Amino acid sequence: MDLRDVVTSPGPTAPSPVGVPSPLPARAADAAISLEGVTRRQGSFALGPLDVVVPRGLVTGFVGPNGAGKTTTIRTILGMASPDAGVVDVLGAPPGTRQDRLGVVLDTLALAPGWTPLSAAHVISRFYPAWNDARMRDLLRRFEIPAGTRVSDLSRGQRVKLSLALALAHDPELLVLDEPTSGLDPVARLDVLDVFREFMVAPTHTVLFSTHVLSDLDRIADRLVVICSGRIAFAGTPDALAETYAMVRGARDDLTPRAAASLIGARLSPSGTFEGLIRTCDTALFPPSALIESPALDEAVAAWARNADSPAGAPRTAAARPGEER
Ligand SMILES: Nc1ncnc2c1ncn2[C@@H]1O[C@H](COP(=O)(O)OP(=O)(O)OP(=O)(O)O)[C@@H](O)[C@H]1O
Repeated sequence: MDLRDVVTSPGPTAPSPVGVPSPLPARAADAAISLEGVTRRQGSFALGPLDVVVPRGLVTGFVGPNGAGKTTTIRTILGMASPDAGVVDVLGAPPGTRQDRLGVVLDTLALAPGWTPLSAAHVISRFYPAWNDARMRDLLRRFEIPAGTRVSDLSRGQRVKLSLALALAHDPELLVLDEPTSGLDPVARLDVLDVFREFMVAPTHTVLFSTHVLSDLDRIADRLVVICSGRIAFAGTPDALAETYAMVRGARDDLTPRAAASLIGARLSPSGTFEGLIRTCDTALFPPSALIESPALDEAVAAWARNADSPAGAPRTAAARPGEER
């Protein structure tokens, strides 16, 4: 049995798990994960070409609308989906070869429903030389997971927390998490974020996590990677996002053709107003009457998503223009 069969295969009754290319620097020595020119087609969906660097020692939040390609990218990083082209590097090796140094939580629970948290820990511990039973029991206590209850009888939130405990008990170097806080109540979510913070005390530890809970990103993400329609729309720090982009709102009649052309994901209202994302360097194209503000992340993601879904296709952004990748 392969470790990935244990941590990724669904139990008998579990559901099946299912821009512009950013000219990032060559694989950075301090990258925990790098993707270069990665593409993958599945059905009508095309991922990439993706160029993504997840720097070591930082928390990177991976966001984008439903169906944007987050899970597909994560599965590619984990070696569960093969790219059609490109190179994926995880902790200096091809995907799937450093599993003992990775902690993984996927968006579907991969444990047999008849297992208990303790029996799941027993099975999974065999794959990890560094497994720490005391740490596992501590996490179960901390997350208030009943250790002897069958997985099928745990609540959704308890199952998510169990997955996290199992991912952390061998003290991995790299955590890759697909929506780790989904299904958690606010208190449990903050508990989980605290555990991430503790994990990040070690300077070599790295977290990549996808989420739709944007407030989690405000709390712990050092960097953001935004994906829309299979392409990277933005990669950089939250500060870089605020410095590089702005939301603009105003009267449609005041829009010059150049100003209109600078809008990313413009939305026009029947009452004659517009809003859209712009690059801050285009601010002067708009009249003083326009309201120009720092973008909230959800507004920016929505604008990139509208832009990606527009007939022009890929996100019109130069998120990773040289000098912006910070
Ligand atoms: N096995 C498959 N065969 C064909 N298409 C697939 C397959 N798996 C996923 N897709 C499609 O690939 C696209 C990307 O899916 P993915 O799960 O990566 O998105 P996501 O960003 O994780 O979405 P969500 O936020 O809803 O979880 C979707 O359009 C999805 O329908």
